[in-house]
Amino acid sequence: MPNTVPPAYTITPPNRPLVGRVSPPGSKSITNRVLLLAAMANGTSRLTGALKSKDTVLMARALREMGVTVEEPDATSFLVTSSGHLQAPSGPLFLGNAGTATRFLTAAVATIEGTVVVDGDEDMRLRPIKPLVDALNALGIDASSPTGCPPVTIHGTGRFGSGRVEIDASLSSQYVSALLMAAPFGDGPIEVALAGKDIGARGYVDLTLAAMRAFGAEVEGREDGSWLVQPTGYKATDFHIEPDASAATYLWGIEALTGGRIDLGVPTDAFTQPDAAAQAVIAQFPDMPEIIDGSQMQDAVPTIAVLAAFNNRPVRFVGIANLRVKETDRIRAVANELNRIRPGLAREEGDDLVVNADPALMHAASRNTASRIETYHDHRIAMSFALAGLRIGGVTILDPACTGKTYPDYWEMLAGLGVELTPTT
Ligand SMILES: O=C(O)C1=C[C@@H](OP(=O)(O)O)[C@@H](O)[C@H](O)C1
Ligand SMILES: C=C(OP(=O)(O)O)C(=O)O
Repeated sequence: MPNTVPPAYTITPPNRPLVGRVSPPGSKSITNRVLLLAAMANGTSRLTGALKSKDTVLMARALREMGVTVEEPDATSFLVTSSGHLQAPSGPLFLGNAGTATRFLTAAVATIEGTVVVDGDEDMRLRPIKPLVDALNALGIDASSPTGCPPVTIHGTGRFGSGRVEIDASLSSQYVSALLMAAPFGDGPIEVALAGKDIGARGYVDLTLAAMRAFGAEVEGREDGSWLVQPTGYKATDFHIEPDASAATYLWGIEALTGGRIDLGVPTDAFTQPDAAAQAVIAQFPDMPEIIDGSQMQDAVPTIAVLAAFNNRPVRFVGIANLRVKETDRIRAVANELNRIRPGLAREEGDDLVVNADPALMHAASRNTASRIETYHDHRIAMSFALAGLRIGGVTILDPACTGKTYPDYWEMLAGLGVELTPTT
């Protein structure tokens, strides 16, 4: 393996079951939640099992820019020391294409007395944030995003408002998590309610509640589906972060496609993240169901969609409209790239993705047609299409470095299992 990631990797199908022990990296979702909560707690919090990747490095850097001390005693720990209040940074916060960091901080910086600009890269600047800005406005906070996407300018007064606020979370559950995590800084109790019923994967809100409670917040889910948060602030604490369930889906995919066995070092039922539900679907490969509802395991959909290309029957993915506003339009990206592997393999139907299974692809290792997979700056497109290369000859993944968003060691992991990766241009 070269030290720097090349412009592309061509994958040689291993033609044998892949077996080994692989610990997935720490959860991105939980790492970015507890980094923020520790930064809003007075004292020192030790976070272990953490993910160190582009998304969490951007979060940690933004917190440092707001006066928080974030030390890194080892490769999987953060030591966060804070006064309990974020301070105004001297310039805009740049958060790349980290949805969690961008959304969570947009609400959190409203607790600062001063002006903060929350911004991201060109892809993040296409990802909607208006529903969150509208909810902040409803709490009396002066926030604006002229395009409805980042950058967002927040003129904080140090007060987070109080009372009931409704939020449209149909595009992203992260808006709800963002409001909830800032709400302990309210002038009084804050009730967060959904405008409408739709919310992406609800399990991410449960992750938020669990993390908030660990840092001393009082938050209760109410019968009408809203959440009530008391104005307690946070208390510093030590927190162990579980492995990333979305990262685990690639390992389950490797097992399914190669008939192998990978010891993740953690039982599936120990995960609290929504994507762990993908394991039960992947376990049915090559007889995965004809209709798969991806709404509660959204980040696992690209993984399962690539597996579906090898399934014994076609698969329609429903409940995935949100995938159009992730790092890229994942419905389009997956359809495009499956069709690059074999024309007619997938199609979009409205916001559904239909994958026309072709079990013969399980025997395409000696194929020498080149499939150069575009990855659209999207780690999950790169990681899921690499799975196709385990069975099909000629698969080349462009811009493999994009996995650094959540899984910097992805290619080392594959090589460690014995997969031959040839650096190409
Ligand atoms: O809260 C979280 O940690 C996440 C929520 C999901 O996003 P949306 O809520 O935008 O669907 C998920 O896709 C993302 O990777 C992480
Ligand atoms: C959608 C994702 O990330 P985020 O929204 O946190 O940028 C993801 O990791 O698949």
